[in-house]
Amino acid sequence: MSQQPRYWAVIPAAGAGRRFGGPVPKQYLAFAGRQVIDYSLAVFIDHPRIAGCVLALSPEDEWWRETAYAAHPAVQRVAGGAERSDSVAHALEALAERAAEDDWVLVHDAARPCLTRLDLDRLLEALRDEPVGALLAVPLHDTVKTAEDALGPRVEHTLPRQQLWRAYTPQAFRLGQLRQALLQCRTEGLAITDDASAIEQLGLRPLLLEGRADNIKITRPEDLPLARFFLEQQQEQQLR
Ligand SMILES: Nc1ccn([C@@H]2O[C@H](COP(=O)(O)OP(=O)(O)OP(=O)(O)O)[C@@H](O)[C@H]2O)c(=O)n1
Ligand SMILES: C[C@](O)(CO)[C@H](O)COP(=O)(O)O
Repeated sequence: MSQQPRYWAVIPAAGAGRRFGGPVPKQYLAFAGRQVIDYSLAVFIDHPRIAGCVLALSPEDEWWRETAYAAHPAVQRVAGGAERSDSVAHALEALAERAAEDDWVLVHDAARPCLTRLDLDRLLEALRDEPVGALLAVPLHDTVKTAEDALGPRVEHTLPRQQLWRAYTPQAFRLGQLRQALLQCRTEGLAITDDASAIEQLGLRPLLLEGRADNIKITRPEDLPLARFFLEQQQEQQLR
């Protein structure tokens, strides 16, 4: 009888946080008594169905050793790459040495510290009978315009909002398939900003699983106090 697939977390944390600014990458900023990265990791490390975590860090990273999980046995570290997709690919190569091709990999940004246990449980449940893979996402509630660069920021089109979702993380796919998809994108010189895009290039359609809108990515300075507020709300509602 084939072995049940295991579930692994891959945490890309090798970014420089240029849009945020400052000397310290945003994943290492003080956050609710710990650091941003500690919360992004904890939800996986504390989950009984997550077999382990692979963390992609910048080769110049000088902050990781000061974090709460620096010596945690469940966290394997690899060197990140120039782009987020390279960091994920490096983590998958390391994971392939101890995981099965059909194991599930949940890729989650270190810059998203507000993922709740409930949303992670829902994603794991959705994977039970899922043939392709799934990502947490939120339907868009703003109207979206496109603009032709040549015309400057003037409206070109308004997109039909009913079809638009904000892709979040975790994004969950089979280890073997995601490795193959990322390699194909790299070979074709295709720049991608999330893991689902690589799977889509294989002609597959991942499941969009509606999650909490407060699972935000800390990208710009104004995101940090917002994320702190969301975390406090989650703690008050005992969602963590
Ligand atoms: N070469 C990279 C770039 C990004 N990331 C990670 O991917 C996640 C999402 O990326 P983003 O929010 O863009 O982070 P940064 O690249 O640090 O931000 P910026 O683009 O503003 O520099 C973050 O956890 C970041 O650390 C990574 O592991 N390797
Ligand atoms: C993966 C992601 O968080 C999904 O929304 C997003 O694409 C990351 O983009 P970034 O520019 O690397 O932050």
